[in-house]
Parts: sequence; structure tokens; C-alpha cells
Amino acid sequence: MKIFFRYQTFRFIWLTKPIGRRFHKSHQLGAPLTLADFEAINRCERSLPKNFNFAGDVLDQWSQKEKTGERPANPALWWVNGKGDEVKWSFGELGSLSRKAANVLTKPCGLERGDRVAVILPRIPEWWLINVACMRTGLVFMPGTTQLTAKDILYRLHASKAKCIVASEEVIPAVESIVSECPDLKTKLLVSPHSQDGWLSFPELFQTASAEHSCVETGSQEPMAIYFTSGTTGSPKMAQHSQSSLGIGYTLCGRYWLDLKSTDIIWNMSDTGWIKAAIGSVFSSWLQGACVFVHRMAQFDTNTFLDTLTTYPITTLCSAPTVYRMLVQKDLKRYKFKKLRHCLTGGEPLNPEVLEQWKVQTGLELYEGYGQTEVGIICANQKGQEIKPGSMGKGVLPYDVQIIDENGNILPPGKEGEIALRLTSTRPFCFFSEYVDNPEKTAATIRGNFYVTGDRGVMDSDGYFWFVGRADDVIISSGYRIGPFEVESALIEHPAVIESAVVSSPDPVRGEVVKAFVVLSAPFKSSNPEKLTLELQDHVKKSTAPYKYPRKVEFVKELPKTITGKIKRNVLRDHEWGRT
Ligand SMILES: Nc1ncnc2c1ncn2[C@@H]1O[C@H](COP(=O)(O)OP(=O)(O)OP(=O)(O)O)[C@@H](O)[C@H]1O
Repeated sequence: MKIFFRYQTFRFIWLTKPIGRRFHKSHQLGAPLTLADFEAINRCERSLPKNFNFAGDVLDQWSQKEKTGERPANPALWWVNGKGDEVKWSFGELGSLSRKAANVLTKPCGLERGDRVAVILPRIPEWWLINVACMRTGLVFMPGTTQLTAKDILYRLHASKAKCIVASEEVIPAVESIVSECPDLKTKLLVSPHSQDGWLSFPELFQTASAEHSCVETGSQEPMAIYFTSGTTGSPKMAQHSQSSLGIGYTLCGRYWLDLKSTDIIWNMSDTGWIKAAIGSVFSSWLQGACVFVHRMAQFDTNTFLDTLTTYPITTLCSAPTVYRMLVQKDLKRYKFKKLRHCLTGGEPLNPEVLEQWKVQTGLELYEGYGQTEVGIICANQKGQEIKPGSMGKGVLPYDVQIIDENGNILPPGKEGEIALRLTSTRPFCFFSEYVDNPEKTAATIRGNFYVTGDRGVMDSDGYFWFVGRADDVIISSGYRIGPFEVESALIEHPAVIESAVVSSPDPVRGEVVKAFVVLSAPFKSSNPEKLTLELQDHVKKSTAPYKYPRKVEFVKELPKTITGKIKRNVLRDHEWGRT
């Protein structure tokens, strides 16, 4: 943790020095953009400015507000590692430190505006520094999780033609094993107190870098970041986002779904490699001036998690459904969370049973959001809105969310179809710009006047959306269409089931039938499998329409998941159908 102490020492020197460029000049002819302007853009009541840069137009404005006392004395970033180390940066400090980091990227690393930078770092403060430094210099930030294998890294470096990789020590062996196959990669920058042959040392360069840096005037539509999708259904795709799609597009999400104000402290548990980290731990939060809380936690641990919520004044929690599924197995009533008031989830369907148990045990609602790397948040249960357990909430601005058929016709409430976003003559500014180097896949997302998500769902007469499954995951048995999520949600109501994945399985009579892979809770692990299978089948028949019950049940120790923790139903399905 030495490097963090070094940063903290700098902190005091910098606070007494004038900061390089105090105000970004992209709007120098008019007044600086305000939060109200960003909201108006999200509501399509105002057009995008020609230039926009999140660091200059948002972060540096919060830094000004700190100086004038218009923002509470709340850190912008609060990092802990559970071992007593802590970093707290104000927006002013984040500004100074990220200017130094920007100088490291442009000078010794020799990177130029538009170059792509792969950033594979765990949850350490440098991830945020490098992220903001890329914004200041116009570099295209491409995050990846440290769980990536050598093959995954090679895929990403090849596909993106990245000029630089910024990585932590644990990633070195994987990078070294494939680097000879990456001719475009010019620079390897190591974030570690130790040095390594062939790698530039970030802490060393940072120490001597100047804090004077002029933020580049990026165009609103200029590329800002490339996110690789989770790869739940195939190879990850490179979704490219612009300065404004990320930097402005999450304003309403931060205010109404995350319900953030500048006095709030949000703990978003997403891994740094996924867009959810950007949504909850950078854009939505910092647009609202809130404090981003980070726990280094290398691996999820329920005790550490619960201790953190009881120790720190975290007001807002965002985590995957899997985490809540694990937490409700505990006796949560024993814990008194310090300040927690708003809880969120997304990325996967949330079973109504888990929502109910969370509420009973903590007294707090769980606000689910539904979205995609490509287009951000599509539906959400926003603060103040009645929650219908099992629903993903209503469509969120600026999107017009509809359920359509295979010909692009809008279906009425209650009819199942594909979840789609209606397009006007111009592409919504908060959309991804494209799948890089893949015009066919980019074009395939459009059907008539709609962007198609590839997910199936239903809208009810109140405008709430209900997830059925990914289009590929829907099971057709004896002519009935069965969504896996509904069966999984019925199964999890049974005390024997911690988690399940429901897929199609071949059947000589019905063509395909429902098969459930079930992870058992501890007290049921030694149950008689035949008896338990019958009990679970009976339970599903009572809890949902009987034709949906799993005709086949297999008990497994764990389910195959993506690195993001999403269940890979396609792996189980391919196995059933002998495709592996
Ligand atoms: N609240 C939710 N309920 C149900 N499913 C969700 C929810 N939020 C997200 N999803 C699922 O996650 C998908 C978006 O995830 P992401 O952008 O990470 O890529 P992916 O679709 O998992 O990966 P790939 O496109 O590479 O297969 C959605 O299309 C949907 O299937």
C-alpha cells in the first residue's frame, strides 16, 4: 500500500499550489453547463453541446463548488481495503492527481488523443485516476477485469489494437505470455510498488509528473471508452461510447434511480471491468456530486460486506442479484447498517422472493434496473415509484421502450415479445456509437424503427416491464413458450434452493422440455434426490402455471457464470443438446 501513502503526501503539497487549469474552456463562449442542462439534454429538451468533456465540464465544476462551499465536505472518492488503509480525495484532489496521471500517459507513455488504452486493474484508486486522466487527454479507456485470462486479454488487445496496457502485478504473467502476438501494443504501464522489466512504473513516473495539464476539448460525440460486453451469449462485443453518451447520458439515472445527492455515499460493488462500474462509480454518481465508496475486497465475502455497511456511513448500495441472493441466506436482522437507505440491483433478473426477503430482513426496498452495455439503463424502479415484485420497473427517459414482434410491430400490453427502443430520426445520444469494426453486428441491432435488445419481455397495462429471458433462452415445449426466469423464481421460493438455472433439454415426444439445474441450500444437501425432485416439481406446479414445471432436475454444486457473475445458460443448454 506504499504508493497510496505517497499520493497522500502529495495531497498536502498540491493543496497549497495553484491547480493547473482551473476551468475547462469548452463552453467559454457561453456559461458553463449545469446539472439542469444535462437533465434537459437527457429529456431531449436541449441539444448536445458541440464539445463536452466529463473531467472538465463535470468534475472540475464540482471542484469549484467545493471551494465556494456549494458542495458539502464529502470526499469524491473514499477507498478502503479492510486492512486499515484508506484514501479520501476531494474533487479538487482528484483533479490535481488526475492531471499528473494525464501527464504520465501523454509524456513518458507517448500516447496521443484517440489512442486506445486497456486498463486491467483491481478496485484501487489508480483505476479512477487513469479513467479521469484518459478523459483529460482524449484517450479511449478500455477497462477489463483482473480475472481475465491470457486468452481473454489477447482477444481484447487484438480486437482493439490497443496502444497501451495499464495493469497491476497479478496480470503481468498473462500479458507477458501473449504480448509478442500484439504488434500494436507499444507501452506497458505497471501500477505496483515493484518494478518489472519491460514495464514503465506508474508510481515512479507519477511522482515526478507535473500537475499542470490542460484538459483537451473533446467533441461530444468523440469516443471516450470501449466496453466489452459480458460475453454471456458469445464472444464479448466492443461497444464504443462517446464523451456524452457516458458523461451526460446517466444524469437522470443518478438522480431518479440511484436517488443521489451530493451528500450521499454510494457503494457500487461492480468489478472495474464492467460498464456497471462506470455507471455507478463514475458517471451517475459524480454527475450528482456524490461520494463514491470503494472496498478493495478481492473476493466477495458476506461478513466483510456486512461489517462494511455497519461501519461506514454508506447511504446507497448497488450490487448484483447474486450478492443479494447470498446475503438473504444470513440473519440480516442482527446487523444495524449505519446509514443505508437506498438499495439497487441489476444486470440479471432479481427473483421476487429475494426482494421480499431483503425487505423483511432489512426494512429496505430493492430497486431493480435493467440495461445493457450498449444503451445503458432501459427500465428501472425509480425512487418513489411503486415496486411490483418481479418487474424491472418502467421505461426510463430518454427511451421509449416497447414490446415488438418479429416484424417490428408494437404489441399490446400483456403480449410477450422482444424488448425494443423506439428510434427517432437521429440516434439517441446516449446510445453506443457502434460495435468497433463490426458493422454487421451494429446493423443487426436495428429492426425497422427500433433498437432490439435481444431480450424477451412483457409490458403490463400500467407500463411495467417483466423480463422473460434472453431471446435464445426461451424454451418452447409442446408449443408453449416458457421463460427461464419465471421457473427459476418459482424454484427459489423453496427453502432447498439457493440458485437455479433453467434451460431447454431434448425430449423425444415434446421436442424440448424444461430442465432445472439446482444448487441446494446446506440443510437439503443430503436429501433423497428423487424425493426432492418430486417435491420441487410439485412446488413449481403450484407456484406458477403447471406446464412450466421442470420435467428434468439436476442437482449441481455451482452454476457456470461469466466473470460478471451472470449465469451462462447457453453453456448448460449446449451441454444438454450435445453441442459441447
Ligand atoms: N434487471 C435485469 N433483469 C433481467 N436481465 C437483465 C437485467 N439487467 C440486465 N439484464 C441482462 O443483461 C443483458 C446486458 O448485459 P451485458 O451488456 O453485460 O451483456 P451480455 O448481454 O450479458 O453479454 P453478451 O452481449 O456478450 O452476450 C441484458 O440484455 C439482459 O439480458
